[in-house]
Amino acid sequence: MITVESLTKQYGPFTAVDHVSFTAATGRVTGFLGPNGAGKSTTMRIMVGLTRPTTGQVTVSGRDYRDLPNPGLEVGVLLDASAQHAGRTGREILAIAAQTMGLPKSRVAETLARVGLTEDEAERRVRNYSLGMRQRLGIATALIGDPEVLILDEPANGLDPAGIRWMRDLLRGFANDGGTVLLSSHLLHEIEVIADDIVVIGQGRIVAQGSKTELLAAAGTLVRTSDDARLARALHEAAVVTTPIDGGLRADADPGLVGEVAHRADVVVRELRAADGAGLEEMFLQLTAETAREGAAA
Ligand SMILES: Nc1ncnc2c1ncn2[C@@H]1O[C@H](COP(=O)(O)OP(=O)(O)OP(=O)(O)O)[C@@H](O)[C@H]1O
Repeated sequence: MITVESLTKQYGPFTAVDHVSFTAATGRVTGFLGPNGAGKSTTMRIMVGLTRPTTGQVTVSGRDYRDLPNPGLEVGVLLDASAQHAGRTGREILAIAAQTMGLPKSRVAETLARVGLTEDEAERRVRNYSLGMRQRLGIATALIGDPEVLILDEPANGLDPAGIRWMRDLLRGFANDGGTVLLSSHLLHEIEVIADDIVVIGQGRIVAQGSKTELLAAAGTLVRTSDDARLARALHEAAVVTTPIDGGLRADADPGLVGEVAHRADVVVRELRAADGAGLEEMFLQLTAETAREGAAA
């Protein structure tokens, strides 16, 4: 379990992380979602003792990361997959990690197999690795100490669709075995397919958090009808907020209520469904609009 309590980081007058509090629970995959520059990496660097917070604190399994005697055995960390020594082979990098943590050499081959790097790939120098191979090696370094907690910054970066599915299965298995996973991304879809819980950050502040199911339910209902304007009026009278979307409406209510109101208003329903991903994406863009560069430019 990871507990973040009122974490704040200031760089001079600029507040990169602003009173951030959340928990990444045991047995669950928590997605840390936010646009570029929102403060995800800064929060994660503070978690693993690389950056000092201005105020607030983080505990991993109840302790400060810097107090862990052999941190790699308790927390697997991947912050920047491109930061690995380019002149070493994948196998050498894992062998050094194993040695530093006091692990048997056999762990290297086991971990290579676990992340799907072949013997041949393990002998190549990292400078010749593809981005996806670097990510796998980074995840291998995080996993080699068999930790209970994983902290991964943009781990899906550079993975192809099969790689993303592989990572999802790996992290799901890790959480199902009682592990804690915190992973960041600026891509909503990645988080949506992998995470159980989602924490959304924008401009250094937490703007939403909860289980994926709760957040998706809050995303409302998509409806397309014979007369959207009429349905929008009827929903408004029923105190339901609607937003026009491409060829229909998004309503802040569950599909059952929207269907009933449409029936009473005599409009023909052509499509009615939980907004799910589309709703979450809209919510994400709204919640983080102030921080998005595109939003600022507009
Ligand atoms: N050492 C530093 N000095 C000054 N400002 C910094 C420093 N490190 C980070 N920042 C600023 O803090 C803010 C948050 O950066 P951070 O890297 O945490 O964002 P992020 O959410 O990880 O973004 P991305 O998705 O682009 O990686 C940014 O505005 C960044 O410029």
